[in-house]
Amino acid sequence: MTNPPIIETHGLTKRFTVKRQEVAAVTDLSISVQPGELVAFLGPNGAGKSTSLRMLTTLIPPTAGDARVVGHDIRTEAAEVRARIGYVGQLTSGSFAQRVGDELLSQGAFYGMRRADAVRRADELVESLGLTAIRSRSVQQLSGGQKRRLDIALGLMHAPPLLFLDEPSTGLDPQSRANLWEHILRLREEHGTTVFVTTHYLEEADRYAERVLVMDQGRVIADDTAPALKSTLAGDVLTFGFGSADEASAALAVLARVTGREATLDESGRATTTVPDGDALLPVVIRALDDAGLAVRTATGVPPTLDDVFLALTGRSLREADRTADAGTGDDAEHTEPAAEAATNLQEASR
Ligand SMILES: Nc1ncnc2c1ncn2[C@@H]1O[C@H](COP(=O)(O)OP(=O)(O)OP(=O)(O)O)[C@@H](O)[C@H]1O
Repeated sequence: MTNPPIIETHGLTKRFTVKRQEVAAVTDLSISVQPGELVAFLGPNGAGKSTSLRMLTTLIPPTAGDARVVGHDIRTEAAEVRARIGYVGQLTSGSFAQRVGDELLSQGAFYGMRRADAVRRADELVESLGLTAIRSRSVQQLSGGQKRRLDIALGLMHAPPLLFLDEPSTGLDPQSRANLWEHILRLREEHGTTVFVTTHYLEEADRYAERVLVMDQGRVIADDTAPALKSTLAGDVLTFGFGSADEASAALAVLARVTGREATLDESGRATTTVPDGDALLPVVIRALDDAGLAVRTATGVPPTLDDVFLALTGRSLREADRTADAGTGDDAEHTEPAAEAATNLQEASR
């Protein structure tokens, strides 16, 4: 028997009114997440990732649709939902003068935990998030990566079964990002927490999430494991170099015949094509080119990335989509509904 989903949404929709115009931030989000899953929400700026999270964490009400989170209705049982989730928003824990250890205990007190339980829980989290050495430092002295890890610890003090992280690694250098992810994965292993995370970083979604929801313009346009998305929606790029331009041109027809895909010349004059099963096709193509009297000098097979998936789905690369969104949505001051992320996390919101 399967467990009931920890998140289940039906037609969840959020529209904002900006300068008297309606912005469809999220349209018809219908998903089901099982306990223990690590799900990444991937999409360009303005895709609707944060808005989805804010609805699921009860920070903003949906315009339409419904959702149950940890068994409770986000519209009618917001307090029950909030008590059972952790939420770490885009802003960090700021510049509190309080020490890391005390900050965690205050958080425990906020949730009504007994002091002995709070101390035990803080010990566990300090250990699993690598905060031991900085436990008695004040929050304002921490680096960006350390602050993000503290944010996550704060979000987990009351041992929620579900943790929402909104772009946890944005603004961190690559090493701190990798380090943060190591901690997130360890936490999940140790505590069995379901993690729902938004990210712009393709490599993060690819490497760490077991399920990727690709979002664009308010809609989920793909939902699967990263390998499945890549093999079904994108392909391996095979590229062949020759001694002359004539040979490269002649190779195009051979490539098209053997792979059944269109082949083109790249900017370096090499013949290239995209195929679903590159590993198996590479030697076959080389043999066919050889049989046609075309001497292959170089041959490469490059597996697809999630950006190729996004490109296949939308005709734009994620980076391009980010640029377009940045150009189009510069005017946050005109938002009619205050963004809830000023509250770093739910607990912050209630302090
Ligand atoms: N409070 C608000 N009032 C009006 N419009 C909003 C508000 N919050 C978000 N939007 C708009 O809704 C759309 C989705 O925004 P959202 O922040 O959910 O995207 P996102 O995918 O999280 O983007 P980012 O990766 O940049 O954080 C955007 O067009 C945004 O401008």
